[in-house]
Order: sequence, then structure tokens, then C-alpha cells
Amino acid sequence: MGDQKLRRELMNLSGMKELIRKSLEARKFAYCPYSKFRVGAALLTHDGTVFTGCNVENACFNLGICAERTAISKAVSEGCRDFKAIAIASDMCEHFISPCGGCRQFMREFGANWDVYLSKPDGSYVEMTVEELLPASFGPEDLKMKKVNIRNEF
Ligand SMILES: O=c1ccn([C@H]2C[C@H](O)[C@@H](CO)O2)c(=O)[nH]1
Ligand SMILES: [Zn+2]
Repeated sequence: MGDQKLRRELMNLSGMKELIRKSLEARKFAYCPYSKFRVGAALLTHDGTVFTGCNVENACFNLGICAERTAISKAVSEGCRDFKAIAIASDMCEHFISPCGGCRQFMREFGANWDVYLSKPDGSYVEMTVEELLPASFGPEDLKMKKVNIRNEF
């Protein structure tokens, strides 16, 4: 964990603002006829590519997908997994949008020490890491332990 923290590269201010602008832009494509709660995301990879996403709801309510997961799935399905930052935008002026628990775990799959910008429509934001949003997390490394001998468990 310590090593990962050292490797974290901070982004410059104009880069952050541009990513937030793209998440605000992506929010416009939100398909949210049920909640009417638009969310946009813009995901930056280490090679500089940006994948955007919006929430996509469904008449079968529990099938809806969040903006963050849309963006991450777009990136992974195009061969990109090396994430630097994700910006998230909604229409809430009073609060910074904050990702749901499922999206935090989805982000965590691809590392704990990359940046998440929680924004407001005026472009203001707070910066957090995936680790800060999901402390003491369970990740892919935890599955790499030795297989237990199930017969010895009783
Ligand atoms: O960070 C968030 C929070 C909520 N939503 C979506 C899910 C649902 O479509 C709507 C209301 O919860 O907003 C996101 O996409 N991202
Ligand atoms: Zn979510």
C-alpha cells in the first residue's frame, strides 16, 4: 500500500478542470427517466485517453448502471485499465456528488491510489483517492492467497 501511494502522480490544475468539464458534458447524455438524477463521469487513463460515461437507467429499476461504472466499463472493454483520475458531475449545486458503494468497489478493482474528483455544476470540486473513499478495502490482491484446504476447516 505504501509503495502504491508513492507512485501516485498528481495532475495539474488545468488537467483537472478539463476532466471535470468533460464529466459535466457527459452528464447531458444521462438516461434517467425514473430518478431524473443526471450523472456524468470522465475517466482519464495514464496514456491521456478520456472515457466518458453517464448513468443509464432501466424500467427494471435494479438494472440501472451508474455513470462511473459506464465509463470504467468502456475503458476496460477497449483495453485500458491504467487509471489516473475520474471526475464525477451531477446537477446538485449544494453538494459534491459522491460515488455509491458499488462504484467505489468497482474503482478499487483497478487500484486504490488514483484520484476521484467530486464536483458541482459550477466546476468546483473536492479531490479524494479511491483509498480514501473505500478504506480497508478488499481487492484482487486478496484473492492471490494460498488456497485453503477445505477439509481442514472443521
Ligand atoms: O455517483 C453516482 C450516484 C448516483 N448515480 C445514478 C444512479 C441512478 O441512476 C441515479 C440516482 O441514484 O444516479 C450515478 O450514476 N453515480
Ligand atoms: Zn454507483
